[in-house]
Amino acid sequence: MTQKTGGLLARVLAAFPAGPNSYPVRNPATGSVIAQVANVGNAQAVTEAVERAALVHPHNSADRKAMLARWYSLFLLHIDDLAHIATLESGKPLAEAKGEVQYAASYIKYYADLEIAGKTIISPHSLNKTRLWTVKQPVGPCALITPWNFPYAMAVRKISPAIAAGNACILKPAPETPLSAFAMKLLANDAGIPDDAFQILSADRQNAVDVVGKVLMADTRIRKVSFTGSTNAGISLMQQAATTMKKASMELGGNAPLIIFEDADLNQAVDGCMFGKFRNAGQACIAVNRIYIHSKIHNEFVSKLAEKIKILRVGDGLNNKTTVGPLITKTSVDRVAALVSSSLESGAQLVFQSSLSNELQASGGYFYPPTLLTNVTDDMEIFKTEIFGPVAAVSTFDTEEDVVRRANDTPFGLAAYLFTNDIARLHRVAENLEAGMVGLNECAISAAVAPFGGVKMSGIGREGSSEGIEEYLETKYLCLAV
Ligand SMILES: NC(=O)c1ccc[n+]([C@@H]2O[C@H](COP(=O)([O-])OP(=O)(O)OC[C@H]3O[C@@H](n4cnc5c(N)ncnc54)[C@H](O)[C@@H]3O)[C@@H](O)[C@H]2O)c1
Ligand SMILES: O=C[C@H](O)CS(=O)(=O)O
Repeated sequence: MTQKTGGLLARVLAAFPAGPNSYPVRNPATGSVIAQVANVGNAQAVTEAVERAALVHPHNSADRKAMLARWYSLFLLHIDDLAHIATLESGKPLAEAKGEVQYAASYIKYYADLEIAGKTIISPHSLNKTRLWTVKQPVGPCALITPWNFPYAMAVRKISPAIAAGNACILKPAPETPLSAFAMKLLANDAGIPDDAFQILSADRQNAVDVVGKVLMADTRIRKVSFTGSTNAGISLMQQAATTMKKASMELGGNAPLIIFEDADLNQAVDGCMFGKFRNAGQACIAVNRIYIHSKIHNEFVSKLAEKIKILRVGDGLNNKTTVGPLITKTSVDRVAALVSSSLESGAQLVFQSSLSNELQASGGYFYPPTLLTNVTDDMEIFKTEIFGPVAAVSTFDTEEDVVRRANDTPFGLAAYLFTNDIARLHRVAENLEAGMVGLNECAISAAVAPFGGVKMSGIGREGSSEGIEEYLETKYLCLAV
């Protein structure tokens, strides 16, 4: 066991030296380099990791549960250090980083406790002198590829079911947030999870694609790929994984509509919108992207929303007054700024935009001010793409039929949200929305016990809940003559 507070980052830097080939990890709140980390750039290193993973003994289920239970305890014991590391490299406010550590830990606990079992099957007449049943077996070594927006939670909701199911895994964390991954691995090893059962290959953007991704996808010993990130990257990984017929889970981009009907509790809807839109500065795959508000309540909603946006505090996530941190990169800031500019040029109205202090402007950080746009139309780019930034974009509607059609008029189908007090409408619209998850009078929907995932171009498979472990298991059918 390591000590309770302090020193985890120092341990990480000592345990994972950059070596001769390295790349810099930056603090998005200042643009300055936090650390140099290993940049895996040769195929041999990836193949060696696969060899080690392929030789890992799965242990028995009770041992795996005990390791996960210890990892869970260590996560919570080190919550302050883990949160600090995530804030340093992802920019999110410390309070949100702590929330993420708790959320990530809840997946470890869930999968430590989950029982894995096959089933017995009643023999049909055609096989009447038999006994039939299934057993669940580990799928085999897993390649896990994760984004920077929730560096712990997105990784842990893959690693913990993979290990609970008896697999070894190789994590390729986002180039922007490898330190969180290394910190998790240190604690996993402290908890008894063998070094080779959870390996990490860190790489810059280019090597991630050209070396790590390519070699992992081409290796027949890797039997499973689980990816969270953009839809384009997911398509490329699916195509590569097909050549070695890997089992694949893809948690991809979204374009979540938030529909607020005229009978909704407006204060509840505004609070839901604030959480769904501004959590992690809008950088969540289930972030509210298109706000559809009934025209009768538009003005009241917009003025209430503007009041809440005005009190957001933009800043360095390490400052405990900050509620909106920086975006992950300068490229992200430029992308969000371009979306807002093109919306305004096409007729959207700027209702409110926070101003960034001189200090923040001079900080070198990647800040974008919280912004509220109205008069947004479906043909604008901002409604067609993931904003991934702190911009609330509002449109109006008049009929249920029209708004459901518009909400579904996207290639994506991850999350959707609706607010209404009409119970029949609530059921009807929830069933008609093309999404893997629907929040009803609620925008905080993520939990380890719930199956997370999308339809259409938002992906394949589910994470969390009992569905989540099936992604890491094979079902073997047994037929015994009696
Ligand atoms: N669904 C999500 O949670 C999520 C997360 C991050 C980004 N995004 C979306 O993607 C946009 C771009 O962000 P990004 O560039 O960080 O996302 P990305 O999809 O390019 O990268 C996410 C992760 O996948 C890795 N990756 C990408 N292509 C790969 C390949 N061919 N082989 C191996 N690894 C590969 C990256 O190194 C990173 O670890 C964002 O603006 C946002 O719209 C969505
Ligand atoms: O970005 C992906 C998910 O939205 C993160 S969470 O599971 O909702 O926290």
